[in-house]
Amino acid sequence: MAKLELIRNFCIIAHIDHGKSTLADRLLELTGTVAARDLQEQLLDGMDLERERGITIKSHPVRMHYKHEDGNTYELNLIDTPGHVDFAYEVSRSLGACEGAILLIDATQGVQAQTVANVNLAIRQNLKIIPVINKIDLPASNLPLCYEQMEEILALPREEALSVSGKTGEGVPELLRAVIERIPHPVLLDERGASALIFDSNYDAYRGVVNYVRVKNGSFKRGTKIRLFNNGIESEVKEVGFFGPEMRADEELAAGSVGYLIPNLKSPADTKMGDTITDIKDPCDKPLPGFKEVRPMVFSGIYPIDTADYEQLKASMAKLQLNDAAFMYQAETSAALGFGFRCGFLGLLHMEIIQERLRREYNMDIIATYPSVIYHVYMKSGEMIQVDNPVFMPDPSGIERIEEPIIDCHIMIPTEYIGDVMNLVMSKRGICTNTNSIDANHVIITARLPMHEILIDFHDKLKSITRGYGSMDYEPAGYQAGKLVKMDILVNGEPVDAFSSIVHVDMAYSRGRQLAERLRDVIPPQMFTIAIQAAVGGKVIARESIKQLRKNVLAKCYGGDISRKRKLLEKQKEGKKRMKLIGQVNIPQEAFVAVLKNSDVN
Ligand SMILES: Nc1nc2c(ncn2[C@@H]2O[C@H](COP(=O)(O)OP(=O)(O)OP(=O)(O)O)[C@@H](O)[C@H]2O)c(=O)[nH]1
Repeated sequence: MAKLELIRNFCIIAHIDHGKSTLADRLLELTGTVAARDLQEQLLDGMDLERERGITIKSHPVRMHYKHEDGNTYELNLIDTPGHVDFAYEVSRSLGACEGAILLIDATQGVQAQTVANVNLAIRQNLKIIPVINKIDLPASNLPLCYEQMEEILALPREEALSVSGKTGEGVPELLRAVIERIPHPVLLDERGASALIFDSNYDAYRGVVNYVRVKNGSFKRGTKIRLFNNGIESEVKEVGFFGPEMRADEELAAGSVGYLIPNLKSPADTKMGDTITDIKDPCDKPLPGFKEVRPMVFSGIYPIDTADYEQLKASMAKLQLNDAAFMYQAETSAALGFGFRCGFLGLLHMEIIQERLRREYNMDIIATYPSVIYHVYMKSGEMIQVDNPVFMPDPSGIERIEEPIIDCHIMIPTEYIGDVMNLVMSKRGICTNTNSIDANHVIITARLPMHEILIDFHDKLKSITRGYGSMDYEPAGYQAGKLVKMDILVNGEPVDAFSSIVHVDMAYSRGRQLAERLRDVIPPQMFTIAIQAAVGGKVIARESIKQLRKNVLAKCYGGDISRKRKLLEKQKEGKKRMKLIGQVNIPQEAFVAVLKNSDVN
């Protein structure tokens, strides 16, 4: 049999928590890729952050070898993908490297919002879908409901469904067989010339830029002279190989395969996800169909706590961006925070993850500002200004109108929660445009909401209202005018630009009061009394004050234990380092986070 016929490239797609990583573990075990004793739980979730949160953030390719009943050994390239709405772009990129997809549905939850979104992505890429009902070991599993939803919502025939338990391994051998039998093997392109699609990249401290590629035509070896289509940069291949699951160098990476390629590039910025790599000696004429450019929707400033870390933060961001195409950054300055970066993210979870990664993987001590969407500000002069940072909101006297981004949100919930969810949507300035029953007990509510309103806690609220059974997905739906104003926060009479936000007029009072109260609680008493004020257009709408106090950390230290005293003083010094001196007031890092969290009113 030809080599290509012995290859299967596939991914696992599912709603969050439906068990992709657990199933991937079973596949690794069953194919002997990783011995059971070496198998840490959710092996492919390599980042600490992923293990801790129990979610997959990055796609992870891995190559397995499997001996089928027909006597042949197949090369299976599996790409594990994340499920959260913010990471849909990771999913679509991974799909471009595959011919098939295992679609997992949790037997106790049924079809959820992301299941639908992922199936649509897979269909658009012409992938063969194998529907798989997972977690059948659980007593609460409801197979008849899953079959019905599969047919009704996804239009997939129930006869095609397999049922498995990623936990016990039941049904997994049958699934491997189905992968071989149902997913088509890769085929060569009609076009001439070698081509490989970059579907992901990473920056390795020792080897530099590592591109994750799917070779479509031709082959790549060490020493192959290559060209990147996007920017024409030429380079030489330093190493090729595959993930088993750790990086293993190989002789060549041939058409049909998934693996990694290390080009001899200095800067992480030289490669771009979705780009095509070709062989200079055997060039292809045109690039492979790339990926839809992802555009960030949420913006926030990220600043080093210590200004001396600016250059290091910049270098860390460049590396992080290589690994995460949807993350954007550019330099900016803030009166309160100094030199830093304006960063763009796909959503709030994406933002949190990037901030955490900067802190943990790159050891950066950072402060992030209140997130914002991009506003279109139409001036009386006829000009339109895009504002992604409240600080740059022009003077209200020159503004004709402000438009904000709107999203169409699809919310899937058990019928009993319709009323509560509609109330939630209305409290966020949204309108429900449609309600569709999908079976006796479930509906999909379609709602139109300002993007800004779902930024902070909409998803959390939806989850708590529906006891975890609600799920949502959204897409941008253009812009709409709104009565929006800039709200400033003044600490000790000075506006702190990092706390500014753009709010709807009707919510300004409650939000201003809430912010002032929260800041009062997190900013420690200082040598003098401090006023905290919220103001709109120069008018103060809320005020709180922090009473003067001198914190004597040694007060509790009786006797003369000098080492204990020193420890306390050092601790206090550490505490100081984590503060930002604004005007004459030390504001702790927590204050910047506090203004973000649990905004009940907004
Ligand atoms: N009982 C049971 N639990 C399972 C099974 N598969 C996964 N789980 C559990 O379900 C939870 C989610 O599993 P993961 O494998 O992390 O899910 P995931 O789809 O990879 O999650 P994301 O990557 O964050 O989208 C974990 O607590 C697993 O232990 C199964 O077959 N049976």
